[in-house]
Amino acid sequence: MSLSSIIKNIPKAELHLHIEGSLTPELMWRLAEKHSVSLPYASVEEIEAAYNFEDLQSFLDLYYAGAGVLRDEDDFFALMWEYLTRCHEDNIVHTEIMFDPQTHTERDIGFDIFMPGFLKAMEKAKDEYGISSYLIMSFLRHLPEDAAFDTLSAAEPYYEHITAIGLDSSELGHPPSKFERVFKKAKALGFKIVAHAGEEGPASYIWEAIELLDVDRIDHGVRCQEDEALMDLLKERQIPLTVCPLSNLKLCVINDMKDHNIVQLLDAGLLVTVNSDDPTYFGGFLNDNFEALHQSLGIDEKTVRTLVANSFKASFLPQEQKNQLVEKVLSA
Ligand code: HPA
Ligand SMILES: [Zn+2]
Repeated sequence: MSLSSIIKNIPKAELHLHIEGSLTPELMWRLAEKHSVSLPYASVEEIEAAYNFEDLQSFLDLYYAGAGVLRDEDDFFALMWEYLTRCHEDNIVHTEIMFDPQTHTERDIGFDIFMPGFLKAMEKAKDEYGISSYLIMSFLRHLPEDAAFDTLSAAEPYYEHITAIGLDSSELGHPPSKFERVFKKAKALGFKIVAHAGEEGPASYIWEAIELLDVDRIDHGVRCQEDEALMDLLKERQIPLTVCPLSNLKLCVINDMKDHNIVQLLDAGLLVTVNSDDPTYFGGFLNDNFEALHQSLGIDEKTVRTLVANSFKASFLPQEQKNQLVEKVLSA
């Protein structure tokens, strides 16, 4: 079997995916028409052509604008259902999905609109595709910590449906320390914790995420290599990194996929996983990310299996289920 077929057919997990970043230009167009929202584009092709980013901020400006077409429960259902249908086609059997409530509550669209839409699609995917999915509620770090506290309170009726709390948006100038108190509360409430750190920000932000937020995983984390002591800690504690290769390329964290350090991180003994981040904005879903690593870095079947096994190891699934899935991937 070719490596492309192995990549496609192997059952895998995705751990770093922003649901608002899976909005296709076609759905954006359809919802803009439905709600008479004016977009600064004349066609679906023009939307796609606009996806030329210089850095994280230039992407986020478009990403938040694009999310403006999501207005009612059916829209959030359609968004989630399209992503989970793609998971089914790509053999993603488990996914841990981030959503940004503040992107919607700032537009007066509340939890009672987006949560039922998300949850209905997730239940349908469990029934029809056998896909399990968890939700990670992420705070926007460019907003104040008080706003994160308000978001945590507003989510209370839905706590049973949320597995983890995360931190995303503009990294530079907004270190994890800004959110130490709200994450302490989230931890006390029993949530798992993740945070974007070391994507554009320095290694010190990864230290802060570990020491101040007590994270279970680091999202991105590719700049950890700048600090040897940090590399030692990540290895010793096997703190997972959810790496997103096409995202790093598109946001100019790297200049060429051949320069990506994912294989070096893996060889250094870190628990590294592959993820798509914002697939419709960055030019590829999960299997495309594996394919890009194969094309540019020459990763082989053994490395693909290790990375996929890591996706289950680093997940928040129950331990016994993780063990079974890891065994299945490595023994084939
Ligand atoms: O890659 C990302 N980094 C930070 N915030 C984000 N929000 C969506 N995607 C990202
Ligand atoms: Zn991300």
